[in-house]
Amino acid sequence: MTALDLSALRRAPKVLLHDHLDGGLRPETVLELARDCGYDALPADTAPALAKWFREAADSGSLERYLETFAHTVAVMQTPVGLERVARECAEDLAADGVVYAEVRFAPEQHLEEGLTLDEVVEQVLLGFEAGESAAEVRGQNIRIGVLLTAMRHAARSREIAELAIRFRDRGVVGFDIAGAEAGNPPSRHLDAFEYMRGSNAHFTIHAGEAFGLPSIHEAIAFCGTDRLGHGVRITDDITIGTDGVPVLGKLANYVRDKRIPLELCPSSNVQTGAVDTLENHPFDLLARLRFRVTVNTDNRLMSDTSMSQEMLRLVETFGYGWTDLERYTINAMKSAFIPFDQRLQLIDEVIKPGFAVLVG
Ligand SMILES: O=c1[nH]cnc2c1ncn2[C@H]1C[C@H](O)[C@@H](CO)O1
Ligand SMILES: [Zn+2]
Repeated sequence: MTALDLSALRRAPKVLLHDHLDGGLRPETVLELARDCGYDALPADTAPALAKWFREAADSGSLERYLETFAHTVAVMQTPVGLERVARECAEDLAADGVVYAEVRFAPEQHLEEGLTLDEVVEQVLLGFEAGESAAEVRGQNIRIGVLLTAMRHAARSREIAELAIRFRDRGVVGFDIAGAEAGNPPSRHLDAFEYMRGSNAHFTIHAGEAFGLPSIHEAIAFCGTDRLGHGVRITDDITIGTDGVPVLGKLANYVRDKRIPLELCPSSNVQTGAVDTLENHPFDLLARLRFRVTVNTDNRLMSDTSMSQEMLRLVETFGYGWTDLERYTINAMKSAFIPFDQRLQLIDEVIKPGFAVLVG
């Protein structure tokens, strides 16, 4: 059995379903792109200082304030060159960390300030991912990236973005999502978009149960028909611990578990936005023990100063997980991906299981 440390974790084949493109830039890249495009509102002028600023500003205990930090990353992702570079580096960074399959999301409507069209924005990002996948392959690091197009839940372009996702479905876009401030913007505001996706036999996930509780999760599932829950961590509001210490599930929690609805849990991000108070109190472990379909995710690597390997390490240190636990969460994620079933199976059988077998020894 290989010792479970960061370097071994980096060698494990990992699957990432919830990662924001505009939340994963390298600090140096933010600085360089800002210089190139004349953006002069960055809060720091060296890479270490900027990295520290993002982490501390995101550590706000509120989703709304956490989201304010994205103004600086989105500002430098307005040109073809900027979008391509950020996507390329994202693929390379994930591959270097041992991620073998990732679904990366971003909101095209936030990248139109310099006159690009929605289609051009998506094209540039896809070009960047392709270039990053090829560069990683040359280094012997194979990664496949599927793109999720996000609509901002406070805005009114979700139907348009869903149509954009379908237009690019055979060119690397594998699904749709809504994100942004959850309170006051329930998923049912965007029913039209979700109906369009369902009518097209296409997949989507919804950020729900992060800054708002059970009503948001209920709407996402019962009214919108979501395939997965972005975070969904507040499902624990529907789980009570009886006097005998045995957890009792309410109707909604039972439904989520029965239907094997995947939870895209993002431990560090959940602590930063105040969805949970500490990692020790994160319900990841409770949900995993109750056999919900839990997955481990980064959400925003820049804001949380994290990686897939680091998120896993934090869970190992907090809850004492071993390789077989991590393999189970990884297979959970691969089963829940939006690519076709046969391709998921192939990655499980040919990449994930053999990769973990080496580590388990
Ligand atoms: O955790 C999140 N919850 C809600 N919205 C989020 C989260 N992380 C990032 N976003 C927003 C900010 C980004 O600009 C947008 C698209 O990636 O999605
Ligand atoms: Zn997110």
